[in-house]
Amino acid sequence: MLAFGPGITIETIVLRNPLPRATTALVDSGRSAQRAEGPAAIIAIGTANPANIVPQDNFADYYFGLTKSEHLTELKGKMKRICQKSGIEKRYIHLDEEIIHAHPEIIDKHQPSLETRVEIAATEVPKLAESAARKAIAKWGRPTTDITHLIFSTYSGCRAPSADLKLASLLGLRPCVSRTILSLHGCSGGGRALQLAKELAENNRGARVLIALSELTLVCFSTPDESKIVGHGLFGDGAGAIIVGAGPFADGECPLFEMVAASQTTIPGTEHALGMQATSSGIDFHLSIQVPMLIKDNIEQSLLKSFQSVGNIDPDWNNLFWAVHPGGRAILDNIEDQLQLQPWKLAASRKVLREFGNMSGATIAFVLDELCHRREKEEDEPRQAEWGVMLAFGPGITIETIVMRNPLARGLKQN
Ligand SMILES: CC(C)(COP(=O)(O)OP(=O)(O)OC[C@H]1O[C@@H](n2cnc3c(N)ncnc32)[C@H](O)[C@@H]1OP(=O)(O)O)[C@@H](O)C(=O)NCCC(=O)NCCSC(=O)CC(=O)O
Repeated sequence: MLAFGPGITIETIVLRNPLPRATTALVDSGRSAQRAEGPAAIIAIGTANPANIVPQDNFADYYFGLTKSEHLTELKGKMKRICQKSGIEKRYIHLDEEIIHAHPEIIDKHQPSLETRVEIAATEVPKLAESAARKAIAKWGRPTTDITHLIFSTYSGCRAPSADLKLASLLGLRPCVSRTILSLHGCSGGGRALQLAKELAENNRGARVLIALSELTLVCFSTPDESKIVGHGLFGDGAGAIIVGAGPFADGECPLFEMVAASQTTIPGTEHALGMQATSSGIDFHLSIQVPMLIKDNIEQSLLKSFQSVGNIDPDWNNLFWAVHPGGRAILDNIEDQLQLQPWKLAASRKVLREFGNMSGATIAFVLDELCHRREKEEDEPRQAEWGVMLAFGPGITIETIVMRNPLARGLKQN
């Protein structure tokens, strides 16, 4: 099969008509030779942020000043209350006064600005991803040309060829690298990309998948509006890159997290609770006030289902390590409360929220990286767990779950 797309990309599949039986054995043996050994693992992680830092206690002044909206005093008061309760200390935001000065349409909701935003994002989103990817590749220690697959997730993707091709060219990946772009998965984009990478790595012996997650709020930045005030108070910019592969591992490759089982669940009837949509003035988003409660009410059931597929693990939630997408302080509080987690279990998620805010799909890379730092510093010793779970939430409401194992904790006693 041959198909052609933007890039110009050529997709090729060697097909076989299954009816003539003569070659079945040959195909079967070829297929088993294609499979990797053991579950896929995260081998290296890199992160990056834009240079512009905005302290959260200053954000209401910064945002209402930038959007020339100082007269909206009630809304500014609400933004201050949200910022105080957000659990965030600072965020990194690419958009600044200079960009607004050059493109005033960004803060004029009566003028179209989607094109401007897409144009800026087309350069900046892959560029930020490149910084994160170079760090991940350096930690991995193998040449860039050993990357076989690229998965790029962003909510800024509105054109083709897209950020995946641009990143491949910035990094000098081979033209035969198999690229996938995930658009508008929002905060679950990182979880979805990890699940796809797991499938690719386990079914293609020797595959090394580069995941790039790059989010800039520029595409959804807007003047103050009651319905979007929470999003503006929480979202920040950042990029994460994760290299995934399965055994056999090369010398020097060190699996950090094995991805043992992966699943996706949608909370029924919540399509309108969380969403994004392209409009002439950028990507519009909607966050219902119900989101933390909806996640709380459904999380345990969803986790139990994911753990059933693994079998013989004791899902005592306090025996696990946790990599939870910090969508907001209330979401972490609700999960901690519902699962009766010890306070340090979500420490990595809370630290990332505090230092960077919610960077949508990229955030989970920061949380996994923070867990690695804590392990190295043995901050949680003797609390290090062998088994753990990654959780990410996005439009749907979708819950992405990966049951993980710390291969380095073999033999460590669980708490
Ligand atoms: C925003 C918060 C920090 C506020 O903290 P508290 O709830 O403890 O405090 P609070 O109840 O006093 O709320 C402060 C003010 O915020 C308002 N408020 C809270 N949530 C709101 C929402 N979703 N929309 C509009 N207003 C909201 C309250 O009414 C209140 O207004 P007033 O003071 O006027 O009475 C928290 O609620 C939180 O973390 N919410 C989760 C946010 C969320 O949904 N994140 C998911 C992002 S999306 C994601 O991660 C996935 C994706 O993008 O795909």
